[in-house]
Amino acid sequence: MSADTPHVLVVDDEADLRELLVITLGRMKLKATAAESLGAAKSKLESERYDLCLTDMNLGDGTGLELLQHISLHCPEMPTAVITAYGNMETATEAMKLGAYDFISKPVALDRLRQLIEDGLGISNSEEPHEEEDNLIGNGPAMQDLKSQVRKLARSQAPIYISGESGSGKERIARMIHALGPRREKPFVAVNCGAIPSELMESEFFGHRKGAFTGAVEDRKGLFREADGGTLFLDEVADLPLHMQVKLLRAIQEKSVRPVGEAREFQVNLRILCATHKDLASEMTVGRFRQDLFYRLNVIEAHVPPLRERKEDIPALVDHILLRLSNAWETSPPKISGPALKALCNYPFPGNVRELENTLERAMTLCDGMVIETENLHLHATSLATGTVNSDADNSTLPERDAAQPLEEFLQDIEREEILKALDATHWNRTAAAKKLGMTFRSLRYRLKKLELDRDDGSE
Ligand SMILES: Nc1ncnc2c1ncn2[C@@H]1O[C@H](COP(=O)(O)OP(=O)(O)OP(=O)(O)O)[C@@H](O)[C@H]1O
Repeated sequence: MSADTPHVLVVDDEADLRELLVITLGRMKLKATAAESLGAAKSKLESERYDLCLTDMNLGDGTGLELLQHISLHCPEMPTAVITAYGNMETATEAMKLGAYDFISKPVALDRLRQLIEDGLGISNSEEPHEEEDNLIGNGPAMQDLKSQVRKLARSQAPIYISGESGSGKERIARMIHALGPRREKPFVAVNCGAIPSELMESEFFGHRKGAFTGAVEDRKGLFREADGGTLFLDEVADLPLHMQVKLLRAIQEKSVRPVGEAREFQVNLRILCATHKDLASEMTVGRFRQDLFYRLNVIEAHVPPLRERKEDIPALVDHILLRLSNAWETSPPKISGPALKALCNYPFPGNVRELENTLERAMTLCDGMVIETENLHLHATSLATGTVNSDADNSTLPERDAAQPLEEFLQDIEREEILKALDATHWNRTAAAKKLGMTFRSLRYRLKKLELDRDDGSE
């Protein structure tokens, strides 16, 4: 073995399993050293540098969790995976919170073990910024913290729940976690759970066989299998209906899916990231989100702060967006006047970075081509048009809820009214209305159906 052969530390108090692990690692042409207890592992870590550690939970004189704590203090750059008792998700979750990049349950399946080791050794441990991060604009303290968290999360296989307001950059963060991690060469598949009609969900997620139902004219793989080996990003996960939450939980637990109309199950190996602008914990409290799925998805939370809490990033974002737009329009980027930039920095941006993008796109159309002035920004009008009104002053415009009316119904009334306003303003052009509401066409169509507003007049 050469000097750069990766060196793996195996920690287990069971001699048989220890031996099996050492043999498997040797077959993978890796150097393996075994320790039979927590104390032995600590002293080995003191005297030698390892590229990876694989530890059992029971170590005789301590636990794998204690070893993880020790590692996070003394050698945080070493990827560590844990071996857990079959079905013990609680320990696996705890271990990932303490920094384990992944877990494997007993009885140890050798294929899965090899994959786990390969994933671990493929992890880049550098704390150095990566060029992918150039895609995440902003260098203020909040963004720097987030980037450093993302670098750490990228190494782990733990499911991550990305919270943050609409348009704040949750999907961008999910893409970065994928791009910096060991699965970066494999697909990143993003799905907006709120935009899929309920009756098509199962086949969208798990696929179907040709002829499984009317309209199933050919086999379909489904999103889980499309993302196999890579990452599946479930956006607006709070919008999943309860029956689908059960199926999703099962697929995640079993790591396998069964397409509609198919007798076989297919194994899948993917990392799940999810996001929603809603408060997932309170969705769970009111019974709209399953507790077991919540704990399965929300092993670690990454929060994207709203733009108004990181105003220092606005100038860099403005330059970046203007450059991107002018490249797309094949023009040279306009300048922005001092007062206009100041107005942007003082504006609360209820629609976050997406609203900033829309504001600048409109301003570029309205300005003289050379300089964007404050009046080209239409800041107040933008805030009204997005419908995402969060500032205290604006809250007073909300209608009062009748104490007897359920919250859900009340919110639907508001949703209905906003959608109708946008449809009226666009003469029922649903593409334009969706744009005005900051949602996709599919999402609007889905909501129209839900609110029974769809006029089947054949338009579009
Ligand atoms: N830090 C950033 N640097 C550059 N562009 C950004 C950044 N954050 C967000 N954006 C851009 O802003 C827009 C909205 O971001 P994104 O779709 O990631 O938000 P989101 O929080 O997932 O939104 P939603 O809740 O509506 O799904 C995208 O066009 C994205 O490219």
